[in-house]
Amino acid sequence: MLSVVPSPVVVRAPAKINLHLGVGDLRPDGYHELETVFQAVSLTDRVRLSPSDTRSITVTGPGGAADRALASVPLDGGNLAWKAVDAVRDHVGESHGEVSVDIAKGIPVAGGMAGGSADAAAVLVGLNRLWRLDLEREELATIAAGLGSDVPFSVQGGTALGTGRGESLTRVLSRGAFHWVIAVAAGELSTPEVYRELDTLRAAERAEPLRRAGAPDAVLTALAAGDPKRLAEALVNDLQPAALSMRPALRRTLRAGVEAGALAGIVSGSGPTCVFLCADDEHAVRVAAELSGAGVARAVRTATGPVAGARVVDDEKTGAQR
Ligand SMILES: C[C@](O)(CO)[C@H](O)COP(=O)(O)OP(=O)(O)OC[C@H]1O[C@@H](n2ccc(N)nc2=O)[C@H](O)[C@@H]1O
Ligand SMILES: Nc1ncnc2c1ncn2[C@@H]1O[C@H](COP(=O)(O)OP(=O)(O)OP(=O)(O)O)[C@@H](O)[C@H]1O
Repeated sequence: MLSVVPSPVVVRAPAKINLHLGVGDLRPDGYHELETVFQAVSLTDRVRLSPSDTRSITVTGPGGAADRALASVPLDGGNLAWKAVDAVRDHVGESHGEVSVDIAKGIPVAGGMAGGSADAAAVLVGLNRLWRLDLEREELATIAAGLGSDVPFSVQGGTALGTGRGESLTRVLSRGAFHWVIAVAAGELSTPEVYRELDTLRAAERAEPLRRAGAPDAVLTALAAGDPKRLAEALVNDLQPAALSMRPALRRTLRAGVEAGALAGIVSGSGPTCVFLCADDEHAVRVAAELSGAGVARAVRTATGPVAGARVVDDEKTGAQR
């Protein structure tokens, strides 16, 4: 019998878009009650987990060393991927040794697309394979929820309704593929600060009433029908006024996307990334080209959704013996 040499595991994990983000009141635990519809999209981070004597994290991305957001990502216990290694170890109650975590970022950092959550999800799924843990989906979801509100969805992917603080998921029927243009903004927005800004705006609401998202029925109907035009009309994000208040220039980005011909534009989650829904692939390419020329974003990408959650992609290719 061959000896078992643990080989590196590579996982891809997707970004998310909140198609509907209804934010309720602030709870005593500091979180807001949410009713949100998540869609996983084809912007992904690639996370490689290799057995190692000591823990280390590297982060690379398309912008290289010049990318300030990338340089701001912690490479120690502050990284959500590092916390995810600890969380798995705590859950199984035994040490399986250390790992090197190498993250190739395709998801904008602090952009409102759950980039850190994707990396944490990738670590959960990857260690489950690397350490042969056989953790069930429910166990992974429980560990994920302890790491962050978006992490369970990053594990699950697809399209889902999120309630509670966003961690409690129900799968949603979605037909066909939806086509997006993603406008990556320069700089970051802090998620807790955006939630706080929404509370501040709501406290002053009598002066200027804020629309509340209400129930997600229109989004759910559009998804079930696979109808991008109906989905465009139904997109709503309660955090958008807060993100726009903190970053007024995003209004120009949203306008530019619609002027470029998108069906609709919305701030993604807590921002500052803006996402634009298009009718099909060709339409998305045209809108992306025009939006690039408008000079309102640091980078413009196209993506489709829904896609799968965090998945092992090629541990076979390393050639190690099993
Ligand atoms: C904006 C969204 O991306 C929408 O999906 C999420 O709500 C944010 O999820 P996340 O980044 O995983 O956030 P967490 O790490 O769980 O929480 C960070 C902080 O965001 C705020 N927060 C987050 C989720 C929530 N339902 N209510 C909140 O008020 C809290 O101040 C919390 O301390
Ligand atoms: N693996 C990671 N990748 C990116 N950022 C990380 C990571 N670990 C910790 N961080 C830190 O977390 C903060 C939020 O980054 P992240 O990219 O997760 O934001 P986000 O996409 O806006 O999150 P969300 O949409 O879930 O609110 C940043 O300040 C970043 O430095």
